[in-house]
Amino acid sequence: MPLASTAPRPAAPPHRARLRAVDVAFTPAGARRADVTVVIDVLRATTTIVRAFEAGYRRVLCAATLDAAYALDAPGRVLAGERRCVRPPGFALGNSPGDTDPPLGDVLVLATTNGTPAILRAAALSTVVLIGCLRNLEATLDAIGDRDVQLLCAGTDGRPSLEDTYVAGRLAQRLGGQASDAALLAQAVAGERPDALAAGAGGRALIAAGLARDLAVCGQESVDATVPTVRAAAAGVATLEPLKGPR
Ligand SMILES: O=C(O)[C@H](CS(=O)(=O)O)OP(=O)(O)O
Repeated sequence: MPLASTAPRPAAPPHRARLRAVDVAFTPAGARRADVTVVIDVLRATTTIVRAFEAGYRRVLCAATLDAAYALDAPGRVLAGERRCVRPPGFALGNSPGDTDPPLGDVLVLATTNGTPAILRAAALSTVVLIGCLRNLEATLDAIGDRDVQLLCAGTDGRPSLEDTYVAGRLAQRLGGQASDAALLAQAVAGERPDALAAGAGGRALIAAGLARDLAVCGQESVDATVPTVRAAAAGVATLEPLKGPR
C-alpha cells in the first residue's frame, strides 16, 4: 500500500468566477430573451415613469397604444403620454416628467410612441424588467447587482437613438463584465457624446416643441432612488410598481 505523501499539495488553480454578461439592444426589434432587461427611454418615457413614482403615484400602467390607454381610463387613473411630443386629445398630461408632480391620482396610465411599446417588448422577453434612466442610474446599477443583463434602448421609430445609447453606455461602463460588441459600442458613445440628450434628434425635437425644460429634468443623474419594475403584462398593458421606494 503506498504511503500517504507528506509533500504539500500543489496549489489549486485560482477560482475564476464567470464574468457577468452585459448586452445592449439598440432598438426593441434587436432585443433577445434575457433574465434581466433594463428598458431605457431617457427622453422621456422611462424618466417620466421614475418621476411619477417619486411624486407619489402607486402604479403606472404602460399602454402599447392610445386606444389601450383610453380603455384603461377610470376614476383615480390619470392618462399621460404623447404623440409627436404633444399630449394626445383627452389625456390629462403629456409626457413631461415634471408634470407628474403633484400626482393627480393613484395610477398613471402612460402611452408614448417608443417607450411604452419597448417596455411591453421587454416584458415578453424577460422575467425581470427594470426601468432605467439617468435620474436613477445608481439605483439601477444596485438593482442589477451581479446578474447578466440586457440594456434595451427604446430608440426612435425602430432606429437607434443617441440619447438611449448614451445611457446604456453609461450603465455598461459601470457594469463591466463580459461586454458584447453592442455594449462596447454603447460605451464608446457614452465616452464621446456627453451632449447626447441635446444633440440627438429626440432632444432637438423636444427643444423645437418648446420642451427644453424636460431635457434638464431628464439629464439629472442619480437623484432618484426608485427603480420601477414590471409586475405583470398582458393584452398590451404592462403594470409597473417600484422595486425600491424613494429615498
Ligand atoms: O416625446 C417623447 O417623450 C417621445 C417622443 S418620440 O417618440 O421620441 O418622438 O416619446 P417616447 O416614447 O417617450 O420616446
